Amino acid sequence: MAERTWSFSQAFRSIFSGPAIITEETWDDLEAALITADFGPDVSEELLDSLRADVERHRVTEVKEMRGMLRDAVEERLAAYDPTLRLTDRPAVILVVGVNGVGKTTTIGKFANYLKAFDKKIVVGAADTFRAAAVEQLGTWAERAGVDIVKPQQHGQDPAAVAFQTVQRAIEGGYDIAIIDTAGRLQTKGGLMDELGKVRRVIEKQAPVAEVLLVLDATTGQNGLAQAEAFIEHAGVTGLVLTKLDGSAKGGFVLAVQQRTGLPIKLVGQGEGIGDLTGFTPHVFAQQLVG
Ligand SMILES: Nc1nc2c(ncn2[C@@H]2O[C@H](COP(=O)(O)OP(=O)(O)OP(=O)(O)O)[C@@H](O)[C@H]2O)c(=O)[nH]1
Repeated sequence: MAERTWSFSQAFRSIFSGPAIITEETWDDLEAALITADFGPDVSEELLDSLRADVERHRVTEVKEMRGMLRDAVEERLAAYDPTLRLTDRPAVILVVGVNGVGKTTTIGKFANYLKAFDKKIVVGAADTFRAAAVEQLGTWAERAGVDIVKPQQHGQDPAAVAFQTVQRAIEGGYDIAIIDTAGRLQTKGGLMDELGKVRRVIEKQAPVAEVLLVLDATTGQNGLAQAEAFIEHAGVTGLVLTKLDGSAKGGFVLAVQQRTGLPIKLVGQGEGIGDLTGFTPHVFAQQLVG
């Protein structure tokens, strides 16, 4: 498997290529590597403590064996959250939210394309009516993915109206999934939540909201999470999408973000191409991360 830039194995490899036997230095290097990979101080400490305890209990002396134990520990923690997307409603309405520039529109394009492979009939809604370019951008992605789109009838139309029309189209046209893009501008908490609340209420007149996906940019790590706090507190988020993992050495953020928010990661974006989005599989991710 190709080496990922976010992979922690780079940092771990220098430990691994050193002495084969665990020394105090191994632990110091491991701690530094965990912090570099943005596992965050809390998760790093927990991982180190439990790993140390396991290493002592099983009288492990080899770095190689310790690496396997670390991989298992990371996988176990990643798997504590259920990454399954709830798409059984017909239509399954998905709201995509997040601060600006994190990759919402791109994610919707990639996600629509991904779902098409499962023979789903999909419509996307351009409820980011604030930025004209955002509507065009979603239009381009919809075309690429070969899915239908509902656009605002005029510039600056109420986002809730576009969301309503999207769901209406989904119901009347027998679509499986409606994915709705929302504005990403940083607003006061009140304004943002009023707008999202209205979008939600209007949708729910016709169909339940199946998923509210919060998109987070992995390159901003813990900072980005602070910016997104209002969404987590008030928007009824059901899952996270991590984007730009290709441009980040911070793969450890994946674990930190789940533990800090208590929310599962459901999708992972690793590039700007239409195929660069995958579901989240703890086993595979732990393997790629730790090596
Ligand atoms: N490398 C990389 N770039 C990405 C990824 N996802 C999105 N991008 C890029 O990030 C930039 C912003 O993406 P958008 O989809 O426009 O972000 P947005 O959240 O919809 O932005 P607003 O509508 O302004 O809130 C674009 O240049 C994308 O190509 C990813 O997984 N990897």
